[in-house]
Amino acid sequence: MYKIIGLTGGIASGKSTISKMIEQLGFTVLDADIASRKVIEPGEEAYTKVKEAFGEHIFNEDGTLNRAELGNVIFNNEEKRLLLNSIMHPAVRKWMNDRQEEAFKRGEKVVFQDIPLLFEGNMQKSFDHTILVYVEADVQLQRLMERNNFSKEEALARIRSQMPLSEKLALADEVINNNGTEEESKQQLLNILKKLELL
Ligand SMILES: CC(C)(COP(=O)(O)OP(=O)(O)OC[C@H]1O[C@@H](n2cnc3c(N)ncnc32)[C@H](O)[C@@H]1O)[C@@H](O)C(=O)NCCC(=O)NCCS
Ligand SMILES: Nc1ncnc2c1ncn2[C@@H]1O[C@H](COP(=O)(O)OP(=O)(O)OP(=O)(O)O)[C@@H](O)[C@H]1O
Repeated sequence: MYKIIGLTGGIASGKSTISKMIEQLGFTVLDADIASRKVIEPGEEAYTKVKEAFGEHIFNEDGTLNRAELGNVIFNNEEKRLLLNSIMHPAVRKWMNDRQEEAFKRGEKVVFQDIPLLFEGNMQKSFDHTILVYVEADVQLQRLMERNNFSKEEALARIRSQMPLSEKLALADEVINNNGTEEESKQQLLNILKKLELL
């Protein structure tokens, strides 16, 4: 039987950190943030649609997407964020599902999908299990400001565009509390994978 595991969290909660650990154990992890970069390369369908919807100013001179500029627009304007989501998310889902098919055809039995907005998109039914990478709100804010060099306002605008992690706790099948060290989180991950009989 094939298994699909959803890995989720919030911005800067530690999904990529946990994803790397999962990959080191030999599993395939498909990353929705990588997908969202692929589907907006020049020539792709979403590229044309985003250009029509948002205009030339969110693109660099070489034609690539100016991610900081588009981020400034959508994290401060809910209507525009939902418009971008409506263009991007179907393309991201297709990219992820195509890669998942390839993995299963290669003979893999388990695929992880790292999707920040899994619960916002009410996608939990598409997964055999969901794992939430959780951190306290103050840790999330601190790590996001440090990693991206954001002001408090910039970081909060991004955090507030997502469902609070405290609400995601009630929706997840399994939780990794990533407030502590990476080693502590790794131990929790191993326990979950053993419980799910994936190790
Ligand atoms: C706005 C964009 C250009 C900003 O790019 P940037 O390189 O600064 O950020 P990156 O893509 O690495 O995303 C970082 C994090 O921001 C959060 N985030 C991104 N998009 C959204 C969104 N639409 N709503 C809420 N949070 C979001 C996620 O937690 C994500 O992990 C980019 O995030 C984007 O294209 N977003 C729309 C697609 C999307 O929803 N992606 C999220 C996963 S499907
Ligand atoms: N247990 C930990 N202890 C200290 N720092 C951590 C820990 N886990 C992650 N970090 C740091 O916190 C930041 C956010 O982690 P990471 O990039 O893995 O989050 P993410 O959920 O993938 O973020 P995003 O969705 O925004 O890309 C990074 O700078 C990472 O190095």
